[in-house]
Amino acid sequence: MAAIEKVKVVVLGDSGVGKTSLTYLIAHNKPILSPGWTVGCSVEVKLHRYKEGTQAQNTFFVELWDVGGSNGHRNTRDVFYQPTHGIILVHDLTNRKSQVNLQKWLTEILNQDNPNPTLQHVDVDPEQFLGSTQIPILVIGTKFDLAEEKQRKNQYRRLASSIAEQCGADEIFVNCHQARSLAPGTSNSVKLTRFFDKVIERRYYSRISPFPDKKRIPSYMIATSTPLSSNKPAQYLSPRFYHMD
Ligand SMILES: Nc1nc2c(ncn2[C@@H]2O[C@H](COP(=O)(O)OP(=O)(O)OP(=O)(O)O)[C@@H](O)[C@H]2O)c(=O)[nH]1
Repeated sequence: MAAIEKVKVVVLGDSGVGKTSLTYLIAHNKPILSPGWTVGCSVEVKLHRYKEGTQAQNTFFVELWDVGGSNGHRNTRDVFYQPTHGIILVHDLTNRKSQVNLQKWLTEILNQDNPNPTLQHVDVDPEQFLGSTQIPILVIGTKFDLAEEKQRKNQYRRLASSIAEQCGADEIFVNCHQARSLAPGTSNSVKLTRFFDKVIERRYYSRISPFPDKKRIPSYMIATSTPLSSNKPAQYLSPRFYHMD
């Protein structure tokens, strides 16, 4: 049996927006009971059927790299960014600042190889970013359950983020505590599937390579009981990664 190919999607956003809850929901189709604070990075793996139902149908592993959002780890995070085949930008729908900060997250991942650290603080034009890398992006707003409540009280006029608009990216809103947020057949699930298909297409069926595989993560930073290149079905993988400071 041929080895199953994989793509790597980096999940970015402020600390506490729900990245761990979201990646768990995507990978296991059920909510996580008590997400821990992510130190460094943790990885979930999802088995994805590319272009399901068509002649081009194929199976891929999608690695979801949930990168801890705390400011304290900013200087060491770039080791998790290479290679990157797709980006999920996560914001908390009850926290407007987390939406504004998505621009900074894009800047951080784009400037990872910048030799001049002062440029780390220059904002990135999302359109230029997309034009130069062709890397697929999906924007996800979490805590929709809480936001709906606030909306009812007219505390929010608009939930959609401007960065999704600027990037021409799809955006979905989820309640990470509810499996039906991403249930098959929903528009959220359709957009997520379309995003994964796009990531795989760019990685394996296009000549454009978003990021070359330049940096390797030193093995001392990784603890996992099953190698990610394993052929085992996703449920048998034990893909938790930890960054040892
Ligand atoms: N009500 C509600 N709570 C949520 C939702 N998503 C996440 N949470 C809660 O928000 C808190 C933070 O969630 P995490 O998934 O740990 O957030 P994170 O972005 O991974 O945080 P870091 O590890 O610090 O980067 C937890 O208490 C979650 O249960 C949601 O959709 N609705």
